[in-house]
Amino acid sequence: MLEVDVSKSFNGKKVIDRIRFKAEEGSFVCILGESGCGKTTLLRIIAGLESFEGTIKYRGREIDREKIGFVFQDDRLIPWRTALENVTFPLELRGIEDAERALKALEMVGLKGYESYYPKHLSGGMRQRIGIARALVINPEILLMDEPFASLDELTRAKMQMELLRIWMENRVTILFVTHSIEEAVFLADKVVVLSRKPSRVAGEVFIDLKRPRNRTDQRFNEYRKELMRLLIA
Ligand SMILES: Nc1ncnc2c1ncn2[C@@H]1O[C@H](COP(=O)(O)OP(=O)(O)OP(=O)(O)O)[C@@H](O)[C@H]1O
Repeated sequence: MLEVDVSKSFNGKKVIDRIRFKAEEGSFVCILGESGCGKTTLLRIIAGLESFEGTIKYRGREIDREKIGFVFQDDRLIPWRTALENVTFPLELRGIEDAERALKALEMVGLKGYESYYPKHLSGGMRQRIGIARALVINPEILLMDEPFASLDELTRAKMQMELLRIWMENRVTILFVTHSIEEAVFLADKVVVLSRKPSRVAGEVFIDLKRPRNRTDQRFNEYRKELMRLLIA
């Protein structure tokens, strides 16, 4: 279990006013909130990139930041490194030389054959796949994803959502996925944690009890959509 209970101020101004939630191991949790409510800050806190007040526990103990993968909104790939070299980068930082592992990660995200391509020669969706491979190559226990598909066109986005579910089912890593899209949250999540406006706290939690793959035109899908909308604008 991942247990989060954090607060955060910037220059004396409260941005996060005690966000508290739990994520079951291996579950897919979406963090839903409007723009500027502190979603990125929350992920940065969990990743150990930001100071905070409170506690974050994984399996009852302080979380090991080495076991966390991060996928950014903009892909943040290193332009002068090939796809493969981008994925080996976090291994190099840990003193591990294992191109085979990086190749496997690229294969898992469907990029076999693109190892030697540079980011500028790949589409937005492919670059995000590299970002996911780079996060997964360290075998993280927790994968933090900050609106990773926000800049993709609708069709690519839908495809990437399906791909991500496949990857998650194969790896069973715990995912915290930040989004401001209600539809994305209902499509992906086991549980949606809805954040209030700034200073943000948890406005509510909704478990999505729908079989996957989910049908966006299904009546129950729509009911979840309405429920989340109600919580968001409350
Ligand atoms: N380093 C910083 N210094 C001061 N204020 C900051 C800093 N980082 C974030 N903030 C403020 O904290 C608030 C939350 O920002 P954050 O980026 O976490 O929101 P968000 O929900 O991720 O937004 P978006 O959906 O637009 O990405 C914003 O008002 C932002 O201006």
